[in-house]
Amino acid sequence: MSFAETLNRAIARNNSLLAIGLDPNPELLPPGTDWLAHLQAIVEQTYDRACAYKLSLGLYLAQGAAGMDLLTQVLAAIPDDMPTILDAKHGDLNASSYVAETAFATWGIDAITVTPYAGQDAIAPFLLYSNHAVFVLCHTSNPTAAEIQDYPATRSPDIEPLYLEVVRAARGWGTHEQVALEVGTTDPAVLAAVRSLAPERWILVRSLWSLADVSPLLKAGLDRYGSGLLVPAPVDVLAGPDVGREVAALNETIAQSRAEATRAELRCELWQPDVCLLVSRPHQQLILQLFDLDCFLFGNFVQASGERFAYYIDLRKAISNPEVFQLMLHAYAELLRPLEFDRIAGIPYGALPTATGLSLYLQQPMIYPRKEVKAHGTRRAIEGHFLPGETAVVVDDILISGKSAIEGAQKLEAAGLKVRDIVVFVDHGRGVGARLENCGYKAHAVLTLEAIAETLLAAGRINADQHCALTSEIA
Ligand SMILES: O=P(O)(O)OC[C@H]1O[C@H](OP(=O)(O)OP(=O)(O)O)[C@H](O)[C@@H]1O
Ligand SMILES: O=C(O)c1cc(=O)[nH]c(=O)[nH]1
Repeated sequence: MSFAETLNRAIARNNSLLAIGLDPNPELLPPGTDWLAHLQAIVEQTYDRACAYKLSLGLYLAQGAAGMDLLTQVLAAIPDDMPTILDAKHGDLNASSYVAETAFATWGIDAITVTPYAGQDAIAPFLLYSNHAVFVLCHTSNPTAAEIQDYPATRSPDIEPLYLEVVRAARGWGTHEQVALEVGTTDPAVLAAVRSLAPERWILVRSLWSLADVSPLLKAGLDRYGSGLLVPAPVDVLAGPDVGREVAALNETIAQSRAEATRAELRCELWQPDVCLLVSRPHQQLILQLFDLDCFLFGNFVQASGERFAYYIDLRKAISNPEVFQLMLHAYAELLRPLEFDRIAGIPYGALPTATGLSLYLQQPMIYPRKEVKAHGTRRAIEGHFLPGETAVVVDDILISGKSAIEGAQKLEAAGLKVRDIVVFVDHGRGVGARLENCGYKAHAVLTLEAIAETLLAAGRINADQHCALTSEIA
């Protein structure tokens, strides 16, 4: 089960957003006990009142080899259905693969905190473990950190602070299930700014020394479903004599604020005239994941046809996320299964990885028409083996004018193959299906641009202008 699923289940099971720290902090060991007994007792008393456990690697490392033993023993004491977060603030590119393997594969930790300054390269090895997650450090409450994280707003108040740029970058590094954010603050405005830029991400809040008035922070940081936030239990509560009772009281306080925030939010949503909760949106998760990978871009883009649109759909990014790419391949495969064909022909370059994946998944041979014939070697126009008279199904990523798919199909036909069907992930609409039909081909698409636009708007990922950019003049 993925980190996100385990976390969602724990939140629902215990009606809790509390992340409990399990740390051998030398200042906080109650007299007359040892670390293992103390931390095990916290687990026993909070297991049905929390949604996650967080372990600070530095405090275990500080105890040397004994600390490493303690870490594995504490992890063993945590039930499997409770997600674990290793607070490592990892940021060393050279060690990322090894740390990911040890944390995720050896220790069985579910998520890890990382620093953003070594960029996506340093995060990527963690994301290869598709059931695990990273929390990217965006903001801390250390007073001197303002010099860096608030730059250049410290000097030019009109310019956005760096920590918000970190949020933007992190959203491009992976899906919302794999890339979450860590925000240390007691200032609701900071949390609100992060939440408005990242409505779909998990946020791990830090630096709450008291939950006396946690309500404004919850209001600022909860997502639109009243979730999406992990709230730490203050450390003095965990060192106190009655951890279970105090954590239960904290949980109650948070649950109340959460219920109030959710009620307020729901009231607005239910009154929106164009929201129908019963509408089922096929491939909704996949569309949202592609959005989170920045596959839907807004601006002013020249298309292959020379036209200019206010958006660009870049499905090529999906190949770098195996989990999302696999979901795309499954969706393509559903369209291909009922069709009759002997070869799968990918249109270069965008659809070559797709055709390769489908060929392996469906166990059907692949070929491809070259973009340009080389002046050396075999000078083939079509790569791969085929027999004249066989049928090829054309696979492309997107139909805009249809030119690439039609030209590819015609090259295959010129080599003696038959082509009936062209299967794409996105049909841009605006008459391209009819254009293919005029050339004797039938278009099949996993998604229309309209379905993408509706799903993104309903999920709050795009605004009305962006929706309009995607849908205007759709025929
Ligand atoms: O329907 P159309 O107007 O032809 O546009 C769609 C085509 O454009 C893109 O390819 P592009 O030419 O950008 O090349 P690439 O796949 O090699 O990146 C895309 O991969 C489609 O093949
Ligand atoms: O070249 C284009 O027209 C084009 C390609 C692509 O992948 N996405 C898109 O929106 N347009």
